[in-house]
Amino acid sequence: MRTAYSVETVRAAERELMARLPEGALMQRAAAGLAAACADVLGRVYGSRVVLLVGSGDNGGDALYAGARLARRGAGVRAVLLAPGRAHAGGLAALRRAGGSVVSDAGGAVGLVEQADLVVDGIVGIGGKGGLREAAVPLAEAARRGRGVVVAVDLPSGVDADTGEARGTAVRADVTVTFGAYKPGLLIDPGREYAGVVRFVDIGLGRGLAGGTGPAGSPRAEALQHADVARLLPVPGAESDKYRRGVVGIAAGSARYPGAAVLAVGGALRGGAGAVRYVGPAGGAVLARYPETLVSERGPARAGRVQAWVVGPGAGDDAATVGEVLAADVPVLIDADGLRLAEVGAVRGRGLRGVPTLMTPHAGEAAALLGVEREEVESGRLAAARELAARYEAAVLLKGSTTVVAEAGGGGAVRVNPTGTPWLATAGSGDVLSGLGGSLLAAGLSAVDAGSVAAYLHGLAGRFAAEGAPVAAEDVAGRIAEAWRSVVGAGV
Ligand SMILES: NC(=O)C1=CN([C@@H]2O[C@H](COP(=O)(O)OP(=O)(O)OC[C@H]3O[C@@H](n4cnc5c(N)ncnc54)[C@H](O)[C@@H]3O)[C@@H](O)[C@H]2O)[C@@H](O)CC1
Ligand SMILES: Nc1ncnc2c1ncn2[C@@H]1O[C@H](COP(=O)(O)OP(=O)(O)O)[C@@H](O)[C@H]1O
Ligand SMILES: [K+]
Repeated sequence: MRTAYSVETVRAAERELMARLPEGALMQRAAAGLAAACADVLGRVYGSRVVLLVGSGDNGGDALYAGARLARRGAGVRAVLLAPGRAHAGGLAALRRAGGSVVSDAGGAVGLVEQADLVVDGIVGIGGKGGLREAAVPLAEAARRGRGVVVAVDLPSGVDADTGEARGTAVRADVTVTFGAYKPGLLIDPGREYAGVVRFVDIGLGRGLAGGTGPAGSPRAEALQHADVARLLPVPGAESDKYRRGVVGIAAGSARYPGAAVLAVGGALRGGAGAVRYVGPAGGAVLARYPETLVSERGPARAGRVQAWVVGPGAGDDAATVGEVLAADVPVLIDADGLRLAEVGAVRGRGLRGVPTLMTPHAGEAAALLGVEREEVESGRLAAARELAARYEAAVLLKGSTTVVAEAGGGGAVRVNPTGTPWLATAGSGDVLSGLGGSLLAAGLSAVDAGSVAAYLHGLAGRFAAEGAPVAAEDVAGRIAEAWRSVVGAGV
């Protein structure tokens, strides 16, 4: 599991550690890790041209000390000071001693940045507020157009460490070298995209973070990795039969949108449940594509036992079916039209009785439920998911460029999905995801685990299906088994 901590928590852990170490020791650890990463991306340090973008804080200090290390190894290092009177004094002296030079006219440094082999972004780190200041914007743009590699110190300047928001221009890094702990902004778009490849440097904060108490001390965000997903995937044992593996009910589709039912069933069949039961008006279309489906003509309440329901994809205005499903005492995944038709009280009541519900809106649906503009959800995905999870007392999976999953009530760490591709933004791929998630719920995963594992597999399947070209939702469903195999690491 990759865990990310808030700025407040990281600062507290740093304070605790600094109190026990000689002055400056922590920055030296950071600078050593940063210089090593820079040397790796340069390949050959001797004779290379390195430009440091240096702000007024400790982030700039890290860059200066790392620059000094590179200069001692023969690089030509020039530091562009964005706030000349306030740059880190010790770092500046170290750079000069090592033979590096200083450029105080930031405005005149654009050409230097464009020509550098390596640009080190030490403008701001976790102390950054708002977007990049005006003076830094032309330099960030030059770094982006330039020929060199861009390495961001701790996080790309201009990205909000806690949310991943980028107001205005932000530095676009090829590599980000982050210290002590991941920050949520490195896992969530757009920050994740600005960060490039993230390299973690351990500066010894572990104890401070683990020892933290209360919400400030616990991780704010976490991202599953292959091994975590492999542990969560349901695997049938010798004693299993189709009912013990779990039956998932799909109440989806309408005369107008039969395809949503087919796609949701397609996702569900690949998700680990032993059987898929379908109720709704698209039974013919479902059977034509998936003859293994158990199709019922009756409503959800009389269709036979299931261990979880999926309701909503392509459901049109069928509020009665949504109400019937929500009355069931098994886990329910609510998607698409179902989100609009589900009464807050009915969903909350389930949560308060301890019956899991997982809601899977995209940003537009989440905005409608919250009564805000879509942009507000897009720019604050963590907060929006938490808010919905609190209002509905249900787990919430918010789809989009970074899919996030908040637990019922909205507390705890939000799961951030690390897989996926923008090619998944294709009609019907959300229906596949809902079927897959429902199947995992029926197989016994908790709402948060089912949602985050479904998003993980769906994202991988999307990448396998796309390989750089457009995909249809059916293609994504067809590659789920391959995604599953790649996670468990065996071809069996
Ligand atoms: N505290 C520690 O123990 C360690 C901190 N480290 C580094 O220190 C960084 C944090 O340092 P600071 O607390 O000094 O903060 P930063 O260096 O991130 O930024 C603070 C400075 O930037 C200015 N600033 C704020 N927003 C700005 C903006 N939008 N544009 C331009 N300037 C802006 C502020 O006026 C302030 O002077 C971390 O990100 C990390 O790189 C590392 O050396 C590891 C150890
Ligand atoms: N820019 C993007 N990058 C990655 N994944 C995306 C992006 N946009 C959408 N997706 C994913 O594509 C799927 C689309 O689902 P949804 O919006 O419900 O569409 P539909 O209702 O047509 O099925 C979701 O899994 C979502 O996370
Ligand atoms: K930075």
